[in-house]
Amino acid sequence: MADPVIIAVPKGRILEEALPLLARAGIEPEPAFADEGSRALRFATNRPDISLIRVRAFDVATFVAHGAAQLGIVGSDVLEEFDYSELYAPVDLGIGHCRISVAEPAELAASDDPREWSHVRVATKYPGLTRRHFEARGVQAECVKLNGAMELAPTLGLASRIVDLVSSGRTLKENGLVEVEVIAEVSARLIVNRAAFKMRSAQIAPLVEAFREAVR
Ligand SMILES: Nc1ncnc2c1ncn2[C@@H]1O[C@H](COP(=O)(O)OP(=O)(O)OP(=O)(O)O)[C@@H](O)[C@H]1O
Ligand SMILES: O=P(O)(O)OC[C@H]1O[C@H](OP(=O)(O)OP(=O)(O)O)[C@H](O)[C@@H]1O
Repeated sequence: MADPVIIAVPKGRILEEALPLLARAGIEPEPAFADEGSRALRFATNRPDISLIRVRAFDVATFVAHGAAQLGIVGSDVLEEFDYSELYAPVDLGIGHCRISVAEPAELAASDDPREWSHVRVATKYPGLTRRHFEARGVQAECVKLNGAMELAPTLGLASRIVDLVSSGRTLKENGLVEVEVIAEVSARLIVNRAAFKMRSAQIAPLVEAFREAVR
């Protein structure tokens, strides 16, 4: 039998929404997959030709770009940050909806006009995307890379602005910040390694189609 197709799925909030989607695509993981307490990282499914790995959101893109996994589920925020040419993102899965935005302290926003910035210092998990966004309108962005809790940066003097994901807006509000600009709407995508798609299309193309049907 051919090697199993490996699908990389992120831990955290997308995992929960991805489970019903996988089921609709005919993929039922072994029970430990949904249990974030489990220390296993690779999981079998009802399909002997498909296994799943559970990794961090940013690492989904890395595993698939390098061909270590053939398919993955990942937020479009991560795809925009890395801009990997090896990845093909054929299906918007309609889960993990949020937006990526610029935010700053409410007091600063009261007298601030983002259109007048020529230089900004930004704390973010997304330095690539942030720099490209500001460069496109002639603003130089100096980024401080953080892996979480960006909302602390303005009050502690690390950077006066942040670029982060916003959904309900509760995290910003509870930290005295307001959204001043939406950079992009975000949702999770099915990603495929381009070379694997070509070389193993008999295995991979029907899977892509199954995900397409699952979101319809
Ligand atoms: N508030 C949100 N609402 C909806 N989707 C979100 C939200 N926050 C994050 N996401 C989506 O979920 C993905 C993973 O986010 P999550 O916050 O679970 O990761 P994390 O726990 O910060 O990642 P890591 O594994 O690096 O610790 C993001 O890349 C994004 O696409
Ligand atoms: O607008 P809201 O609904 O408040 O959602 C936004 C928050 O959600 C995400 O964090 P998450 O809860 O995943 O925590 P983490 O990034 O610190 O792991 C994101 O990084 C924001 O902090």
